[in-house]
Amino acid sequence: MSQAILTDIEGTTTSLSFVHDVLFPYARKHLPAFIREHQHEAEVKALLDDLREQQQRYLNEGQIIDLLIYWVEEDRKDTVLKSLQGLLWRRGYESGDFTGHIYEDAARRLQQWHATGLQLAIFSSGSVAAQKLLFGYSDYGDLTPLFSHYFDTTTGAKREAGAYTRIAETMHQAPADILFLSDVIEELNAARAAGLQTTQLVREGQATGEHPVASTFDAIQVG
Ligand SMILES: CSCCC(=O)C(=O)COP(=O)(O)O
Ligand SMILES: [Mg+2]
Repeated sequence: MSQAILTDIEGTTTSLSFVHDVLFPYARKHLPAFIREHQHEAEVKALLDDLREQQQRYLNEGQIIDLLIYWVEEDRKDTVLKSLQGLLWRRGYESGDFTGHIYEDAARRLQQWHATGLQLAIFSSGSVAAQKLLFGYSDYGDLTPLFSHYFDTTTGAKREAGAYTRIAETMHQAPADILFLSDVIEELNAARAAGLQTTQLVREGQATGEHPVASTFDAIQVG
């Protein structure tokens, strides 16, 4: 019997197009000015130092901006990029440039599950800060009180079983008591390898047949 639901964001609670047509273009547009203005502030400086260390070479301001924009365009799930995006998007949400897209069925079912006592958590490549912004400024208002935990790639890669084992430990749940929802088969395979239950959301894609399938949150069997 599931005690907890762990959900992906992009392609699961939220449309691919919101991420690719709203968030990523916003990041691309505002990244250069953001880096120029904030590169010497502690939080941003620490991230840029991590980036230089990761690249094993000194990168000047222009090289950093070019590299990050290239990564935005190729949707690189890099922890430094994702952390910077989280900082960047704050301004967009706070100024009302956009709200976080959540499918109506996802918002409604998450609220129902929470009301019945299921523990809810997020696992996304987007940084924890970005996750809290998306649900905090969502189309359905502030949904952050629904979630007990938020996990990003600092916990581990979404396609590796170890991340799901660590998440279950942190949530104080047996892996078998957690239902993981995602649109990406490699993520579902990794979660299943760690012992979690799985359901694939197929809102805009093709089901593979390897996991239970749901086209909306209304079709998810919590058992
Ligand atoms: C929650 S931040 C916006 C989405 C994002 O940047 C991203 O990489 C989404 O990845 P996911 O693991 O949720 O598919
Ligand atoms: Mg996804």
